[in-house]
Amino acid sequence: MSKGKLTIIPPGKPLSGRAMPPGSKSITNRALLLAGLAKGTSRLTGALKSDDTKYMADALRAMGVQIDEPDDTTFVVTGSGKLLPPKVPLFLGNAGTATRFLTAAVASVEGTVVVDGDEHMRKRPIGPLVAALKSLGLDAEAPTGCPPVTVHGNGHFASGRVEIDAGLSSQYVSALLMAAPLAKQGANAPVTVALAGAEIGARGYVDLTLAAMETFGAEVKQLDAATWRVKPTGYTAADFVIEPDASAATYLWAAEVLTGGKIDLGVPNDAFTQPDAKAYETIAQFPHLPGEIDGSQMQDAIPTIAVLAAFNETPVRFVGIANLRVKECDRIRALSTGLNNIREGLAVEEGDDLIVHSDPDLAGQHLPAEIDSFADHRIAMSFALAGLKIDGITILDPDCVGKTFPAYWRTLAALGVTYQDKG
Ligand SMILES: O=C(O)C1=C[C@@H](OP(=O)(O)O)[C@@H](O)[C@H](O)C1
Ligand SMILES: C=C(OP(=O)(O)O)C(=O)O
Repeated sequence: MSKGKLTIIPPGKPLSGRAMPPGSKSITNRALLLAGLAKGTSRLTGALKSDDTKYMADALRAMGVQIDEPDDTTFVVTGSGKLLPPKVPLFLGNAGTATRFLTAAVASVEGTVVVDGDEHMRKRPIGPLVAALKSLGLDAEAPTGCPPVTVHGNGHFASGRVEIDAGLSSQYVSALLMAAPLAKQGANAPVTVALAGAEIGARGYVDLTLAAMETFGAEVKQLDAATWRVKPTGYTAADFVIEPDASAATYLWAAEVLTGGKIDLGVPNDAFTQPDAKAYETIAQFPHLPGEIDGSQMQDAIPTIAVLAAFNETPVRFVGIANLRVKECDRIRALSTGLNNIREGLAVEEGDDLIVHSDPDLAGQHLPAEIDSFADHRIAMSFALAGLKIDGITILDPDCVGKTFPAYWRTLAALGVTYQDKG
């Protein structure tokens, strides 16, 4: 059942002004983990405080890491260089990063750790990561192929070569890479992480992982496009400035082009290192978006662009998005459902492609539609964009934006958007 509703009143004017996206979820959860694994005190500034980062921080606290929060965007993390076994299962909500990254990292704990999530996370695949851990001789099991995962650790990650099929999620690769420096120091072999296929979607997230690891003292050598060798150095505490969230920025970029406004994000568009920053070039082409958009390297931006595409001059086919079906919800289905709810025939699924049959005349119409968020922050935030131009768009469960952008509704309000709160 949905919790609450929010109806967006089209502002009827360009949205302009200053609106900062919060800190990057992906980078915050990497930095929290690596700081928690390091010996000493790390100061993470510009961080995201949201459901996903709270789950990561609380899990680390449960394993003996001290984490102080002196203000709304800072974590001060003090680790002992070793995670301790938690007294209870780690509950990570629907935070994919926290769940996947911790599943590999807790193999370095001496004792048993259960990694679990909510009913949505319990449907998101983790089998390939668990199989990779087992292939290294680690003791891990996930009977359903999804969380909960039970890991019995012996105090160190394992050395050797591990192959990982990252077709369903690049997070498996990031998880193995970040756990690799926790192999036994002085062990003969380093850890070699190799992709089972040559290419993965969202490769940019692996680059974020490597950059964060280097900041915390890891030594990684890329052997070829699909293989990395990681030394068993452990991690060293570091101070880390976290950049704003590029996926969150996509809503503001889209709001800008959709309303013809000028929104100052407080950060230049080319200053992001996250993969979703690529979406800017695409969004900037509105209302002449390309006829085919490959989402494989900017997956979290696809809901934003798909809703924008409804107002484009010409139809758009989204390809390379199959793994959107195993995100917080089946995003291909959620997008087609929501768009067709606004007007029947607006979207069609063809296999794992999504075709949006654009209609610039949607703008200015009164088309009452209740949009099911499917408990997915990106579905709620994307369909809010439709409400900037169409009268009658109601978002169900608007609080689900708390996963990565708790101030989303306030941020739009500060730009002049108003709502009718239906409780
Ligand atoms: O590594 C990361 O920080 C992320 C990787 C992507 O997921 P997948 O690798 O599961 O596609 C992305 O969708 C997610 O929001 C964040
Ligand atoms: C897919 C997402 O999150 P995660 O996999 O980290 O839960 C997202 O934020 O869009």
